[in-house]
Amino acid sequence: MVRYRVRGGNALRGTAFIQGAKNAVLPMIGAALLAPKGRTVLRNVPIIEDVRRAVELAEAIGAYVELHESERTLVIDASRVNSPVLPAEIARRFRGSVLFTPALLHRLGEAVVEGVGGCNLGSRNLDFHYLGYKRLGAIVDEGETVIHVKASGLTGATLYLDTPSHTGTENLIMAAALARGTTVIENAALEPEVLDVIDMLTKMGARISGGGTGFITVEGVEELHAVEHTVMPDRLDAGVFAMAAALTGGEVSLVGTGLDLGVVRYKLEQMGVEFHRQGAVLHVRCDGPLRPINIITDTYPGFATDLQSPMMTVAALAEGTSYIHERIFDGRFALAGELNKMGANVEVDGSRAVVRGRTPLRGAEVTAHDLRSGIALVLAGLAAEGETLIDSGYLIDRGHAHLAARMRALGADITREISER
Ligand SMILES: CC(=O)N[C@H]1[C@@H](OP(=O)(O)OP(=O)(O)OC[C@H]2O[C@@H](n3ccc(=O)[nH]c3=O)[C@H](O)[C@@H]2O)O[C@H](CO)[C@@H](O)[C@@H]1O
Ligand SMILES: C=C(OP(=O)(O)O)C(=O)O
Repeated sequence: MVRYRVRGGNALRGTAFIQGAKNAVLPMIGAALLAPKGRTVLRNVPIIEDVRRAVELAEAIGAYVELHESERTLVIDASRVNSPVLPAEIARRFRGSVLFTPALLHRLGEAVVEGVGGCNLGSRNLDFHYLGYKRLGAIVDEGETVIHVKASGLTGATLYLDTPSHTGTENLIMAAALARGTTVIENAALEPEVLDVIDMLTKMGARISGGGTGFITVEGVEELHAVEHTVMPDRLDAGVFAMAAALTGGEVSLVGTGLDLGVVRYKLEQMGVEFHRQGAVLHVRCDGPLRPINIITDTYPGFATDLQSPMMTVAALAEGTSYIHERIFDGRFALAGELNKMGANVEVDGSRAVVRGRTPLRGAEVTAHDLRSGIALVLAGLAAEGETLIDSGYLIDRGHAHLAARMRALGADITREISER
């Protein structure tokens, strides 16, 4: 068991190195498996548990993978992919496992999905993925626990997503990339990570247009080839470090190429946090009291649901009442109870939360219910009086690389411990 121990009170100061994006690297590993020969090289890979699981899963289906941790580089040779089974014991540990299906369909004509994991956030349906595969000509047999998808070649079609699913869009683009003819995906996701995946697929030889417009057209090609690609920076990791600077009254320079925090920056600015860009470096500082805020989560370019929990912690430290409306997931407020144990005053009513600040936070033993509630509790610990112990640290490690070391470099008192239980 991994847990984090945080002693609050230190203002964070210095330079934070932002990792590569979890939600871009996972579909890119799935994309690398589409190339039947050669070696794909991915750079700026975050060394997180989800990447380790993706490596294990790729190896389980026959790929050869090298993870060079200190170089943050992955080398993937998918020429020997030979098993269509995504085994439950690996696939159920992360959401990104769902992104292996298109490669298996194209390379082996079938995929056996024994389970898909990911954060526990309420309903997390996959119907758009499977309905999309069916429209492209696949046969989908949805058993109680195992899903079997078969296809002897896919054919382009017009697909419509009821909501712009992030991994759904990525999967259907990958499925369409090697299908016969043209596929149109309407109401496609606009997230920057999706665009980065489209960039990589385009380098591989895919013909994709309309990325970022919501209407994506894919002209199927015969084959895709192995390429080198650098993963974009993780805007969620960057947002967390900006918030850590803000709620400790510190000053941090965020280093990560082309970083754009979008609406998160504007919301933090409304709260009194100052941002200043100097070329590729974004400086964040806060030395006054934080003002309350209203946020409504939405798909890009709206406020990212993955930063809703960390923002709840910031709101608990603001002078006044903040309002949060969660519109993407129906079970993403598990943090509230844990924050309240630390002295916060958060009231949840369905998809809305009211955060009454500022209440002094005090250290406590708290539970991370998912990745983002985990990192939100680390943030709370940084601002709390005394010591905070956060279990299970594995969930935090799913998405943040070398978190304790990176925060200690900024002056935080935080350790990552392996406990017996
Ligand atoms: C690995 C990865 O990239 N994970 C991200 C991805 O998850 P993920 O791709 O799973 O999230 P989606 O965008 O698919 O899901 C958003 C919402 O749409 C619903 N839905 C989705 C697909 C579907 O077939 N049917 C359906 O009803 C879900 O139940 C959920 O309520 O986007 C989420 C929303 O930005 C982020 O929180 C996750 O960090
Ligand atoms: C919900 C998240 O991840 P996943 O989709 O991988 O569970 C997240 O990153 O906050």
